[in-house]
Amino acid sequence: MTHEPTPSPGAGPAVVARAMVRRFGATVALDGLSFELARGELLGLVGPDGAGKTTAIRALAGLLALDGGEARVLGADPLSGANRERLGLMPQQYSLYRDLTVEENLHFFARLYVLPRAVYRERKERLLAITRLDRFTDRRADALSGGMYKKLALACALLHEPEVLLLDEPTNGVDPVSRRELWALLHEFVHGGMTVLVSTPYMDEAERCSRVALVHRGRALLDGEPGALIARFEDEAYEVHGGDRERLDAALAAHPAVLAASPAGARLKVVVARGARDEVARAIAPLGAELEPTHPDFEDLFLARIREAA
Ligand SMILES: Nc1ncnc2c1ncn2[C@@H]1O[C@H](COP(=O)(O)OP(=O)(O)OP(=O)(O)O)[C@@H](O)[C@H]1O
Repeated sequence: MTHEPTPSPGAGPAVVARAMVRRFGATVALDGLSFELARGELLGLVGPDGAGKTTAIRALAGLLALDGGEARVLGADPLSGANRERLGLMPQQYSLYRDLTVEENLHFFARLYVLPRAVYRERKERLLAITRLDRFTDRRADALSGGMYKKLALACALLHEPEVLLLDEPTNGVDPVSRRELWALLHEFVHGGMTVLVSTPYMDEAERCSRVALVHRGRALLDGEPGALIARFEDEAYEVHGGDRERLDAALAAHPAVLAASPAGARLKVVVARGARDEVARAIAPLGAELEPTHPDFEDLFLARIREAA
């Protein structure tokens, strides 16, 4: 009888997604998505609704089978269940018991994980403190704000101290202060050695990740450290000053060198193909508008890449 070699606990990447393919009828949710996470790394899967983020996370959590490619978590096929207790999952709709209090929910999950009483007590104290829910232990889950609810869900997903944590859009629908707190928590966990994969539809959150994979239509359009991706951005970003907004929108949408146009406060921000500034400036000058250079951000990068990919 032959045995597959057991991977040593510290060896190899924590998470591997290799050319993952998954279809739902005629819909291709994953179309060759690949990325990897080293141990102790925080990777953001950033992409719009329907990009395939949830499907990728579900495949890595062992909740659905792939039609092609490979998923590995801590060296094992997630479907095998081999590493289930080393994995934490916070799905988009995290099912807490809404009629139970904060403490009762934690207790429920502790029983699910069969945690010894003393271990549970110690972890509960710590998780309540870091999520700052310690003042609300008697509040029912359905009376928590959106941000507090997510933090309780996070605490429940962490009770068994997973080595790898998968979070599906944890900041969706959460106010900006709680969003910042959630990100700070994730960085703390990573600092403590945890591997974290987090999905988000918010482009501005890309900058909070140590690495991001930009997902669009089931594939990664870009993968790298956010600062480096922006630094390598070859197109040019401008603010548009003056002009009538409606006529400008039409002119910019029709111009082949304009890769993206999006509102930036009261103004428009455009991404222009490298070297095409003068050409675009000439096209909008008759409308009384001009271009002023600005710094590209992750949204510019993303919109430009989607346009190129199309
Ligand atoms: N169980 C399913 N049955 C049919 N289609 C599905 C199913 N799950 C996902 N899809 C489709 O697969 C595509 C990718 O969906 P997925 O939920 O992975 O995207 P997402 O990036 O997580 O976006 P969202 O934030 O909207 O969940 C979408 O077109 C979606 O409608």
